[in-house]
Amino acid sequence: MEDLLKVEHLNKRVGEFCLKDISFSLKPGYIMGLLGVNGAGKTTLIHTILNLYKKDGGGVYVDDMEMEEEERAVKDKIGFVLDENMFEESMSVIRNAKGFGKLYSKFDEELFRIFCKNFGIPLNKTVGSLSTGMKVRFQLAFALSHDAVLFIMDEPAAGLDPLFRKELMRYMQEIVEDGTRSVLFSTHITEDLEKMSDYIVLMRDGAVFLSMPTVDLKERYRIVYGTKEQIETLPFFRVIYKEYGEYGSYAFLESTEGEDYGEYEVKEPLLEDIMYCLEKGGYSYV
Ligand SMILES: Nc1ncnc2c1ncn2[C@@H]1O[C@H](COP(=O)(O)OP(=O)(O)OP(=O)(O)O)[C@@H](O)[C@H]1O
Repeated sequence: MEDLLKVEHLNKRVGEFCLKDISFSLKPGYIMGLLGVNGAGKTTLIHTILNLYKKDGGGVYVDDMEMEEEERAVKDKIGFVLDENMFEESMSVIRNAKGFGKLYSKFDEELFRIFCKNFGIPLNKTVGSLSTGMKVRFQLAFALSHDAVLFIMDEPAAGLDPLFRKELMRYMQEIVEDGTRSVLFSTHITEDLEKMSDYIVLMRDGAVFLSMPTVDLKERYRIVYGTKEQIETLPFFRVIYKEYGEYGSYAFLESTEGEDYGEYEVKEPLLEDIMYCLEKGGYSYV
């Protein structure tokens, strides 16, 4: 199966910040989550992939077409939801859709109207007067109305109420269901990634720290509980981070296949635990 999105050795400097040699790929039919603490570079990466920022080096390929070389054809295939509004704030929802729809070869106004009805978006309100969550809904309705195959979303769930957040997750699953389309989305809501993502790209300080299937990432680490004394005597485990508490202590470690943890209580970490412990542990031993 060919990659739908391929990012190769991407470099970009924005002020003092640099994206450093970013590479990863995504096949059709999958959801990829972009994770990283504040300032890790997720938005900068998304903007560079979308050619909103001109890259300094490397390549972005969608369906084997290079973004800068065939920008029009590549953008035709991408539906985006960004935390920054790219539309004309002073114009109504429907005028925006009609206007920006002209940039896409397969924009379907009827379909857009149907999504707006389903999402409760008033067609004649100006985009600037929509609430944060409504702007996300509007962008999603537009993204779904021009036959895109790659959906790129920057923290789409951030301003959504819990009901629509759940609906958004359902839409993401529907998007990838027939195996021809993919979603790349950034979020701080690790619970969503836990449920939804097939792959995780974990960014740190402008670089890709980890890129792997979500199940493998969770398999890679374990949390071992015990008393302080027990945790301190874990010589055979590859401990990345330890935390001692009044009511119990734990160690976060890289697991090895078939490891026997004896009488220790062990659990598979949540993505939230993985992020927290890697961050606190200084990303050592990996
Ligand atoms: N236009 C800009 N000029 C200068 N520095 C910038 C610019 N845009 C972003 N940066 C810097 O680049 C770094 C990465 O920011 P970015 O928004 O990509 O991170 P992020 O992972 O999306 O963070 P968050 O989770 O907070 O949204 C930050 O240190 C930010 O201050």
